Amino acid sequence: MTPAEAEAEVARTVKQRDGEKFQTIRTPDAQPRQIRVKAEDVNVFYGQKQALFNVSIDIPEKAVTAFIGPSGCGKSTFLRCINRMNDTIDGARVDGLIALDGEDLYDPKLDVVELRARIGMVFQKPNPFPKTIFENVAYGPRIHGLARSKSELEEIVVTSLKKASLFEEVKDRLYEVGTGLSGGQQQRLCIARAIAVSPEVILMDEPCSALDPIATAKVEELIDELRENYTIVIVTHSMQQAARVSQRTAFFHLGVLVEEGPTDMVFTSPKEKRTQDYITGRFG
Ligand SMILES: Nc1ncnc2c1ncn2[C@@H]1O[C@H](COP(=O)(O)OP(=O)(O)OP(=O)(O)O)[C@@H](O)[C@H]1O
Repeated sequence: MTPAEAEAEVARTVKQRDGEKFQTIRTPDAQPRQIRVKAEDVNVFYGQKQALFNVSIDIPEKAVTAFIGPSGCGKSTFLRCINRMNDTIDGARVDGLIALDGEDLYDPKLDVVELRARIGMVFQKPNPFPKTIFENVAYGPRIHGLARSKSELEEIVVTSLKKASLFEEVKDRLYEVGTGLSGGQQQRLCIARAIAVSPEVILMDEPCSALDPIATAKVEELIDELRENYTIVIVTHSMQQAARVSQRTAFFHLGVLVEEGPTDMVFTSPKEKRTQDYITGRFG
């Protein structure tokens, strides 16, 4: 790839659609994608300690953005900023701007419960509720009033399980407890639970770290399918996983976003020496 092509790859353009201006960003398949999440100069503090320093990034829709970097560099902290999960941590303070489609997510008037439905999260360790498989998926749509009848609710549950590639495996035991499933199935159940409330963005914090290689492959396959419809951000310790599932990669080090861009470029021709050193295994 020539430097000019590389530049084009990361070019941001402003386009006009339905009379509205929107920004796009390029992914390695050369398709411009609309930017959904925008962060500008985000700083995060835990008490006196600063964990993130002036992080700015654009996150596009219909693509997977991977956050990579050594342990403690702030990947999860930044992920949690995107759906205000840091609000739940005593002493955590976030400043700077984070917006979804131009809407400030830290606006005090914003309903945080609603925000967490729009920006769903899947955690490192599968954490289904100690309820039936059906209830795990039905819970969110029910509390958010997304179904007007029992049959509508059933439809949401079935569709979500199908989208999470789990339905065929559980269709005969929807009323058994979710915690009885295998780890990989539990993680796909948690993904179905996130999907059930029709999120716009799905955040995943090392979603495969507790899974064996076969379950990991299934979840990665699912992430690849989901990106057709969602904006996905994944924190991963595995550079191989970032390379397999993401279209854009952001490398964090010591609380700083060192570099971000199309995944193939970050891995094959990083701009920063620190990125190069990390991806070639010189530290981490
Ligand atoms: N709840 C918390 N209270 C205080 N400090 C925290 C808290 N969570 C994270 N930190 C600190 O913030 C920094 C960034 O941590 P974070 O968990 O975001 O990093 P990470 O890159 O996701 O690490 P890992 O890959 O090990 O999960 C670290 O120094 C960590 O000790």
